[in-house]
Amino acid sequence: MPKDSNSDTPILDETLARLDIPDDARKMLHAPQRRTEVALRIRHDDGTMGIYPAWRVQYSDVLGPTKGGIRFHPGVNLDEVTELARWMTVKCALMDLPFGGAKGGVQVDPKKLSRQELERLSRAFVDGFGDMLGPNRDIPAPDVNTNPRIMGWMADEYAIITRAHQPAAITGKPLPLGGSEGRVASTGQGALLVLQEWARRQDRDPGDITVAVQGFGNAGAHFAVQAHKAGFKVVAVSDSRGALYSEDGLDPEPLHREKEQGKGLDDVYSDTSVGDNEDYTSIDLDALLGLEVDVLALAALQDAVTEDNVSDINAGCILEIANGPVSPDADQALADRDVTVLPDVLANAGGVTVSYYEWIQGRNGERWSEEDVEERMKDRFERIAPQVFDRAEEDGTSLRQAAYAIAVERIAEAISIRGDSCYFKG
Ligand SMILES: NC(=O)C1=CN([C@@H]2O[C@H](COP(=O)(O)OP(=O)(O)OC[C@H]3O[C@@H](n4cnc5c(N)ncnc54)[C@H](O)[C@@H]3O)[C@@H](O)[C@H]2O)C=CC1
Ligand SMILES: O=C(O)CCC(=O)C(=O)O
Repeated sequence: MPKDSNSDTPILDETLARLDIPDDARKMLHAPQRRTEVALRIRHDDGTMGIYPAWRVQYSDVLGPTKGGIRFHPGVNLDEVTELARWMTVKCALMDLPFGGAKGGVQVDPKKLSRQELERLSRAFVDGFGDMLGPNRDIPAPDVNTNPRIMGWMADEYAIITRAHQPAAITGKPLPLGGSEGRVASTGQGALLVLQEWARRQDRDPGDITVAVQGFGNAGAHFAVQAHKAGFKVVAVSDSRGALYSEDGLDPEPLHREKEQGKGLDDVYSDTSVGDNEDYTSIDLDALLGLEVDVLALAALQDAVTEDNVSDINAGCILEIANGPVSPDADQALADRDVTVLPDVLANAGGVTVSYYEWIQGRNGERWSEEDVEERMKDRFERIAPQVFDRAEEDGTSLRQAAYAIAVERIAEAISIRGDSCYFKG
């Protein structure tokens, strides 16, 4: 877990130094613009009061209104949210989206709350941070343990407190409340587009590429299903409770359906696990990380691979679907062993990209078809991903360094053009 938001930034420091970025931009990129904490109070079903610490960090609005998901997790804290908000800033800049970066977190184990308590908590988040939010200010979305249903409650609460229907205020909503086609699968879809670009440049056929997926949740399961459909050989998947392996490759679709079955109309989370299926060999969670595969897709949480277990990794390529799944030390160790890392700020940017499309639809009262969303997303990834690969080749750097270089240059240019308007005005 990130420890200190201002010192744990080796990749940012390295990029700023290597590119000789002007001092204003250097300072602004190290200083989160606004970090707000609110104690969310809700009434539990048994009449007791629950108080849950919550944060929203708006890291930088240089490129536009701030954008980023909200995480419900017992371990989340201000430093983690700050780090995640910084990564959103880099991600939105890299993807050429008109957004700055933000992130939110509530310290809670949501699976211990009833559906009604969860709804109260989701609405309390919007009540607590309402003054900072808005379609032109800061636009939340889902992250770990939050989903379309929760975004629906939040969007509804925002409409209540502002007395205006504002579908562009929150993205990742259910379709009937102004959500976008394609948003649920978008993070996995974007990761697949990045993997396909890597495979194309390696001149390798997907059928010859084995993939293991850690984290069979929203992002990871959609990635696994789509990667299988695109011809990649998915040999293993895991969630927090179990891991499944099949040397000949497995079909993630029935597993995904099985997981989703636990999600009845009134339930918010699935109760089933990939480990419940008996058709495949069950392996340890850690064993999945050490499999001899071509691609290890990390789609759970940050710091899945650290200096403690990096020597166990036997994959030739790591696809970072989660945010920060490889620690900086491990990143260096992997580079030393010529393991390619497809970095998070590119590989998981499909979610925020389709959130951007949802935001446009919400502002304009439009509804785009699934094909339209997919086409636009494909165009954007086919523009940005090659820029990252080419830049890495030109500069002789890692793909992460190349992605940061492109993003930081965009932000620095905007800071320099804005001049004194970058000074804080409240
Ligand atoms: N949902 C989205 O649109 C986006 C998500 N991300 C990132 O992707 C990652 C996953 O997010 P979601 O899929 O939304 O969350 P999720 O909560 O739907 O899925 C996370 C999955 O990881 C599993 N998991 C947790 N610890 C594990 C472990 N030690 N081993 C194996 N599996 C484990 C959980 O059981 C769950 O299935 C996070 O880092 C998130 O920030 C990034 C961009 C967008
Ligand atoms: O969809 C969004 O706006 C943000 C998604 C997110 O939190 C992320 O990319 O980490």
